[in-house]
Amino acid sequence: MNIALIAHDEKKQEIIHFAMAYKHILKKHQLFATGTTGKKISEASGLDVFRFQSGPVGGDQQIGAKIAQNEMDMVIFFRDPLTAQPHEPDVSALLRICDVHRIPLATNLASAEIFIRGLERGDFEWREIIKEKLAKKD
Ligand SMILES: O=C(CO)COP(=O)(O)O
Repeated sequence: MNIALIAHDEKKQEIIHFAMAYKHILKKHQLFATGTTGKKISEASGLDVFRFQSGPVGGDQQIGAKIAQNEMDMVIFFRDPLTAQPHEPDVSALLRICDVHRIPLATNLASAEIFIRGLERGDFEWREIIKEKLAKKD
């Protein structure tokens, strides 16, 4: 599964701890992230993470494009709801495109924990079926 990991600055420590705690599960998947989040996660955990641009300069949009192309299976985005973001339109667009394509989206630690356990149990395997179906349509 292709999984996007993103965190606003105030949530970076939280996503690092999350990635380290669930490294044994995450390492079985292809990980993607916005620039700074990806750098910090891979430095702290040793996980292999493909890094897009930093969020404020286009990383959120790059991840959104992967979703539009049906190439992202899950988004874990630890948002900071208490700080204004200069790229708020990009953040909203990313959340919206997840809903458009019914991509599982966790926006805080509590829901991300449920996602990761579901991932381990195979609860998201339906994504593979959908991907195959859409690939055949093309
Ligand atoms: O701003 C972000 C998401 O909106 C995250 O970007 P960085 O991971 O580059 O800090």
